[in-house]
Amino acid sequence: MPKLQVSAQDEQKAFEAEVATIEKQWSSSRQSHLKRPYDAQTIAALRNTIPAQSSSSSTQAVKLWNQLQEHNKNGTTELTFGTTDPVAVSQMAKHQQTVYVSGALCGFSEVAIPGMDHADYPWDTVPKVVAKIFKSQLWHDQRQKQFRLRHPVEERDGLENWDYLAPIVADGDMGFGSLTSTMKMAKEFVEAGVAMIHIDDLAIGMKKFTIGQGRTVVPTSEYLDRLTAVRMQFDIMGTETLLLCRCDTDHSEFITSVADERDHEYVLGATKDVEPLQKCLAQAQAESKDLKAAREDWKKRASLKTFDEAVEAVATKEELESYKSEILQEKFRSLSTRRKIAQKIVKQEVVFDWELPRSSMGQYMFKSSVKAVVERALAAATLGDVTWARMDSPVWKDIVEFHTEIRKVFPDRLFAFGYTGDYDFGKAGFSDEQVKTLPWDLAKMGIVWQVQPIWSLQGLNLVTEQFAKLWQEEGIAGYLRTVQGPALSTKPMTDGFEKLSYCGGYLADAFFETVAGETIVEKGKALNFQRH
Ligand SMILES: C[C@](O)(C(=O)O)[C@H](CC(=O)O)C(=O)O
Repeated sequence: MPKLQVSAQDEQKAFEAEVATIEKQWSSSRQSHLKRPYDAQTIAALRNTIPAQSSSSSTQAVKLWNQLQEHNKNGTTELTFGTTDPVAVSQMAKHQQTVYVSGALCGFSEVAIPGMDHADYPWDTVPKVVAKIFKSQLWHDQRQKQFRLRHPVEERDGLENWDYLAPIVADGDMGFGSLTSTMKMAKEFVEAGVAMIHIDDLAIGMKKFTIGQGRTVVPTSEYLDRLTAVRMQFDIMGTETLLLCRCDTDHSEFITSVADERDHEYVLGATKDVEPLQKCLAQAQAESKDLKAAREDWKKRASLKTFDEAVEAVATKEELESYKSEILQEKFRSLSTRRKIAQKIVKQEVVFDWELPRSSMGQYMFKSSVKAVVERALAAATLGDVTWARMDSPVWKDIVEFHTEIRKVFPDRLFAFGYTGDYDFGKAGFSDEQVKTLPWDLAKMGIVWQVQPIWSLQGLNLVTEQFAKLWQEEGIAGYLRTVQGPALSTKPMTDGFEKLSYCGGYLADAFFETVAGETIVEKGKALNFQRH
């Protein structure tokens, strides 16, 4: 293999030029809000000698960034929904600015073995779907442009001119493994042309929240490491790709470890002298008792509390006040510091053991709150561009509190919001009137990107089921009446196989004509375009 024909001096010059380019990009209006724990030199040394394949992703990211900034300025919002289908995406482009590729949907429709949204599909599943969708967007963009340019300028205003290149936002879940697999996933997303990905703080292999089996988050430090790994990969590629910091701490019940003292305030411990939960469950199992009931009974006997609640339960009013004021002198206090402060101030012994409630997989029990979510989101903010505090069900008071608290620190923060799963707004106390104006009320808080992630599941299933029934009952007559008829009579005609521009017939012709040496611009008149 030949050696690179570059002298060490030229290599150093190129390196320094790269460093200067990186520093310029980092100080641009698009990126100046970001803070990295590494410097430009480190990144420059991690780059390839030729540019990374990131230009499509960068272009789409800048487009999305500008769209979101514009919404933020105007108090408006982008409303999108999730799909994995390029055909659906081509129609979405007519009414919305972005497209969402949902992990949950990919797990149902894009894998060899489908399953519930446990993020247990191969790590490159979603990037591959993004690649498929982006390529389809490029194809629509190409065939529309070519079709327009076959027409004289004066005729083009009457022709379709959709922005098919709607930036794609995609689900990166928790990064699928170690930091290096998170980086590989981020790389695949960028090469696929994604505009923004979201990364969350859920524990790998423990994503069971959708069916209410208890959500497990990782320590704050691990969440930040994931985001940093993605940011680093983006920087290595020199891409503008946006990072959406999703936080799933709301209503989480477990945390994998207590390695980070920022989480200690929220970890639950037994405040009574009880046997470990696992021992209790093993015994219940041996005696063929109901494990769920045994667990609930243990929780009651253990009188689970956070350490501060345990202090509150035994301290006098004065003791509690001085305990709280000393705790508040620093932002984060570890459990051992809390214990020391309590020992000094509170006469009664504070019984608290967070080992006793640990699960069979070692998780600690966690008591979430809006404050806990705010702290995580604030810690993550400068690594990413947009924030999303995912909720299982919508709680208006919490939504307002979360976004208000973040904006106190980052007044221009952009937010995302997911109308996750099957939100029951009525049950959550929303009036019909509130639901009607919800997207635009959320927009006023800076929630500039809103998504119904699983439309394909509920929406397409509904339409398909209805049509399947009709098809059996009425056959082709039902199809003509409910599908083909309306599709052909809509002005402009709804896209379908008959519409040659949409199907790429003219584009294919253009390829043939070009190979044959023909000029293909402004030839519209020569062809039969009346169908459009
Ligand atoms: C957005 C989401 O990650 C998805 O995979 O689409 C899910 C969707 C859902 O559960 O409805 C989510 O975690 O919100």
